[in-house]
Amino acid sequence: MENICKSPHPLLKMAEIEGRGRGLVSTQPLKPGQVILKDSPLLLYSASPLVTSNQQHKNTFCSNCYRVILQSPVSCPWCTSSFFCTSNCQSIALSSSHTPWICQSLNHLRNSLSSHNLIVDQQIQARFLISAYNLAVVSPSSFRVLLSLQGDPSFVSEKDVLLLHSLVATCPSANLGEFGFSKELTAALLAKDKVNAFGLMEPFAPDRERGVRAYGIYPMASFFNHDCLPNACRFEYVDTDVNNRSNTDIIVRVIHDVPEGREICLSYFPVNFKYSERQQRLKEDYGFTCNCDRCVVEANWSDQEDDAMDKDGEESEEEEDEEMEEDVDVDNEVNVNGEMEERDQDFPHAYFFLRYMCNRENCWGTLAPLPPDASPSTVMECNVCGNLSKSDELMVGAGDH
Ligand SMILES: C[S@@+](CC[C@H](N)C(=O)[O-])C[C@H]1O[C@@H](n2cnc3c(N)ncnc32)[C@H](O)[C@@H]1O
Repeated sequence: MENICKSPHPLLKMAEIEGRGRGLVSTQPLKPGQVILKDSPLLLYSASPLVTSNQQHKNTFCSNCYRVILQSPVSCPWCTSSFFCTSNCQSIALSSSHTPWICQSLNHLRNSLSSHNLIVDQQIQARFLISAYNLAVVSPSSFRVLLSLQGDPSFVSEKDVLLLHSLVATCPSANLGEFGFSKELTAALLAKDKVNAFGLMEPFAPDRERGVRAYGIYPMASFFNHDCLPNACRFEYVDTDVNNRSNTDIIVRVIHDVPEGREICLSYFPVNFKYSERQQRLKEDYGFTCNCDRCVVEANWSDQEDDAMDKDGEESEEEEDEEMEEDVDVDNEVNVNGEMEERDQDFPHAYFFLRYMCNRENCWGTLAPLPPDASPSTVMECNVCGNLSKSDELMVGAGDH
């Protein structure tokens, strides 16, 4: 790891990592649960299609902070599609994320969509483009940061670029400032969105699939590379008022002890995905083949072994019985800091699943200890369902099922 670029946060430094581009590396030893980053979005856009038959869905969230609106909404002065939770949110949005140009453009797209036949994903990409071109005008410095993020235009389908660019070109003309409006810029923006956007998820509910409420581009979190056994995970607190933090901020905490100089990685999707699904997702959505420790082990598994670890992260009973013995060994090899010793590397995920994967039904979140005080917390928090559990209770529970 060389070529340190700049420090995005005191606990992290950016480094060029062989085969991965830029990444974030710890500047000092990190404690389990330690907060290493709080990041606010450069740009946010709704994950709802432009045209939806579900009127309720359309009106439920504030178009500025994406909180669910519980009281009478404050309307947009110009359109009937955007609402705000307070007049303060309305006032912020009218000069940033819901300017007159955005409002007119989204209305124009809604009215012309029938002639373009866009699928839902393309409608959401159109929303992104409108927000990104607006950012170029309202905050050129933020737009420059967006342009500095990774994203190879050749990774986006030429057909999508042409379709979306021609669609945005029909929007009311805008003062696009120093960056202009071109097919090349549209392709570059779509590429940045593809590999850097984080989904701001709906709060967990056990009885329904968890949807994406909005997408955000986060200037610092965009530098975390992926690992299928991550050493950090991201928390969002959508619709909660914990410490008055912004509804759309993301917080990254380390899962276990991390020594100085170690790369910090997130998993770009739930850790229970099996090998073939992970590789396919990473290739198609992010353009790389993962060679992390877990993938190196699982690449040698037979199809049956891979299938045995099904999408739910649950193993067949037979497999589970065999592994209970191995789990005991693995557990014995964990050092006092909760780190795995070298010997575990041939089966690293068994320990990870036991200790750091939520065992609540249909959750599959990752657990990290609460932020440490003088010493590490023994309370683990799930980054999907928010469940809090004592770490030793969790070990018993996970081993039991
Ligand atoms: C969100 S960006 C991460 C930061 C990026 N490396 C950079 O230089 O700005 C995602 C991109 O990083 C690269 N990447 C992330 N994790 C990787 C990994 N484990 N192996 C190889 N490339 C990776 C891929 O190009 C991916 O599309």
